[in-house]
Amino acid sequence: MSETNARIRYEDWEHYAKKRLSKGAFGYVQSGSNQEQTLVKNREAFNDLELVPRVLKDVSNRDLSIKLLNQSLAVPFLLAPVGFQRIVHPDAERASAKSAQKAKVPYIMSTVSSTSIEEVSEIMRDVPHYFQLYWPNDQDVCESFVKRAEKSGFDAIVVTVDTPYLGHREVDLSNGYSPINTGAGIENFLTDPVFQEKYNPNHDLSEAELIDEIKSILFKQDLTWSNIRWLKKITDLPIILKGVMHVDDAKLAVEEGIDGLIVSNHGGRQLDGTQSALKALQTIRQEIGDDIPILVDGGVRGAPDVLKALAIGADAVLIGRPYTYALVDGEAGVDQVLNNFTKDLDTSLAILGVNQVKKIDTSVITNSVNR
Ligand SMILES: Cc1cc2nc3c(=O)[nH]c(=O)nc-3n(C[C@H](O)[C@H](O)[C@H](O)COP(=O)(O)O)c2cc1C
Ligand SMILES: O=C(O)C(=O)c1ccccc1
Repeated sequence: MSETNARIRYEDWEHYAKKRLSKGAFGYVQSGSNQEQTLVKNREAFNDLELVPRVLKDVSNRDLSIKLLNQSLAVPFLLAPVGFQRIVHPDAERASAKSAQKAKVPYIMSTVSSTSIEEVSEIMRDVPHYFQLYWPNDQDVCESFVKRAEKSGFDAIVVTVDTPYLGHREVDLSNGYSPINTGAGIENFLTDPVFQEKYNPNHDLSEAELIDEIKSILFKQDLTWSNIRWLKKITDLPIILKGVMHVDDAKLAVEEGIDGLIVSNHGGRQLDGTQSALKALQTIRQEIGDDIPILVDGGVRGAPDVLKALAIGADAVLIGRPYTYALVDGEAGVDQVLNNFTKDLDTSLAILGVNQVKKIDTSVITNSVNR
C-alpha cells in the first residue's frame, strides 16, 4: 500500500480546493443560490433512493458504455459545463478536456470558457464533446458560436434554458465576487470574428470594456421556443435542453423534436427551493416514457449515485463540482477524479449484480422491490 494520502473522497477535494483557492473563487464554485435549499435537496434525494443488489450473477465481464445521440459513450457520465475554469487553474478547460479525452469521458464545454471552441474540439478529437450555449442576446454572435462548434467538430449543442438571469448567489454577493470580472471565461467572445466586428471594430477596447460588452449580451431574457425552432433550422447538430425541471416543459420539448434533455436545477445555483433534480427526473421519465434521452445533474458524487440515476430512467449523468475541485491540481487532478469515478463505477456495477450499464433498470431500487 502506498503511504501517500491520495485524495479520493469528494470532501477531501473540496477541502483542498478551499485551502488553495481565494475565498471568492471557492465560494463561487461551492455555493448555491439563496438559502441553498436546493443544493441540499440534490444530495438528500440521492441519499433517500436505495439500491437493492442482485447476487449470483456472473459479473466477471462488464460493459460501461452507453449509446447517446447515435454515438457510443465509453461511460455513462459526462463532464458538466463549468464556466470560468481559469479561476481554478491557469490551464482551465484545456486541462479538463485533455483529461476527459484520455479517460474517454465526454465533455460539455461552457460558453464562458477561457479556452476557445476550436482548441477544445481539437483536444477532444473523437471523444464525444458538446457545446453548451448561453444564448447571447445577439443573434449574429449566437449563430457564429453555433457554426464554430459545428465546423470544429462538436457533436451536439446544449442550450442552457434555466438562466435568463443569474440566480441570487448570496455567497458571491457577500464576497463581492464575479468570475467574469476576473477576465476568465471570455475567450469564445474574444476569438469570435462576428463579436469582434460588431463590438470591437477598431480593436481598441480595454479588457474591462470588452467584459462590459460581453456582460451586456451574455444572457437572453426573452428566449422562447421560437428561438429554439430557429436554432434547429440553422444547425444539423442534435439539440439538448439543459435545465428542464417541469414535466410540461419536457412534453413540449418532445413535441418540438428536441434531441435530449438535461434535467437540472443548475447544481442548486439558479432558483432556490426547487425540487431535487433526481425527483424531477423520476416524474419526467414516468410521464414521457422513452421518447427522448434524459440526462440529469446535481449532487452526483460517486458511482452509486450514477447507478441510482440510471435506475430511475436517466440515460447518463453529469458531474460538475467533483472535477472542478480536482482541477485545482490541473490535468493531473482531473485525471485522478475521472479514473476513480470509472473504477468505482466498474466495481459498483459488479456488486449491484449487473454486467452492463445499459441493462440497469428500476428493478434494482427499493420502490420497485418493496411492492
Ligand atoms: C463553478 C460552476 C460553473 C458552472 N458554469 C456553468 C455554465 O457555464 N453553464 C451551464 O450550463 N452550467 C454551469 N454550471 C452548472 C453545471 O453544469 C451543473 O449543472 C452543476 O454543476 C451540476 O451539479 P454538481 O456540481 O452538484 O455536480 C456551473 C456549475 C458550477 C459549480
Ligand atoms: O455560475 C454559474 O452557474 C454560471 O453558469 C454562470 C454563467 C455566466 C456568468 C456567471 C455564472
